[in-house]
Amino acid sequence: MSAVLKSKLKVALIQLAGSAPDKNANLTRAAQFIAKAMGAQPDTKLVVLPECFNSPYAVDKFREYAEVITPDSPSVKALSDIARKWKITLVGGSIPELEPSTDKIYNTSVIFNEDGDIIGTHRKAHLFDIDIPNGITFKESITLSAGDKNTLIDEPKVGKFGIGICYDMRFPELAMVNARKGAFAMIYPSAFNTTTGPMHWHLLAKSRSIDNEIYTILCSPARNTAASYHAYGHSLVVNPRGEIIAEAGEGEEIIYAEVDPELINQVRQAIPVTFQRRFDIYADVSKIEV
Ligand SMILES: O=C(O)CCC(=O)C(=O)O
Repeated sequence: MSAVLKSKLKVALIQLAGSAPDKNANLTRAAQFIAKAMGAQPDTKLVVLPECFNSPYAVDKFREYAEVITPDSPSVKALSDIARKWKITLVGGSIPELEPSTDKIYNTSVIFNEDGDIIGTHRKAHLFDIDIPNGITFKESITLSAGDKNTLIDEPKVGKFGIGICYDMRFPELAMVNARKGAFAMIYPSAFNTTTGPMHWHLLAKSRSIDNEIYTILCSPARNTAASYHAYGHSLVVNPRGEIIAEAGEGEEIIYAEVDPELINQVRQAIPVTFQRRFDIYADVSKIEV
């Protein structure tokens, strides 16, 4: 099984300020930052935004900011225009989504091709419900519902990549399934916090890379200490060998990296765990139809 990525790929991660209340201003800011990224690295083909990049990350705000995902909804239209303008594949971070048929709210990533068409959506599958004494308590499930699928995007210009959102990265199965189906990377729009970020952010990204010999791409909001939720920042790209090849600080920043399919092959040849699986003693979860 080889990862489906034909040539080297330039990526940019946009670590925008988190949790600002003005949705339109956040969308404008995303457009400005992506313009800046394209000016700095014009051959960028893949751009990633953070989790909840245009709304506060707060359970009591998700419904207020939620949109039905249609080509005309404000965030979808703005992101589609950006992707078309710059001819990029755009992982549009995530936004609160309203599903009108059930009145449920999801934390959803919408992914666009270079024509601005939606090529996939991922609803956060594992909700962030945790309680760390003297650390952080958060319960997304108070207002959010969980998505019910794994998401593998197959974009001919870019290749195959998997999408998860933040807490999803703690569940290695999504990455495992997508890697075995040919993904060259897992991309997680994320918003870790100042308690679990220092504990696990880098370790999780490296683990997903090493387990699967793929790239792992995490895009966080910048830290905003005026907001109720303090994002960790540190947007990150980890290569298939488990090395950090790009990392942001805590403030607003764009980071750039180059993804190289040859490195995936080299790492898999050198440490061939990808081909040494023992599916006679445990299941190949990528073969399970759901
Ligand atoms: O897993 C964690 O520690 C943080 C997860 C998170 O912040 C999220 O899912 O939004």
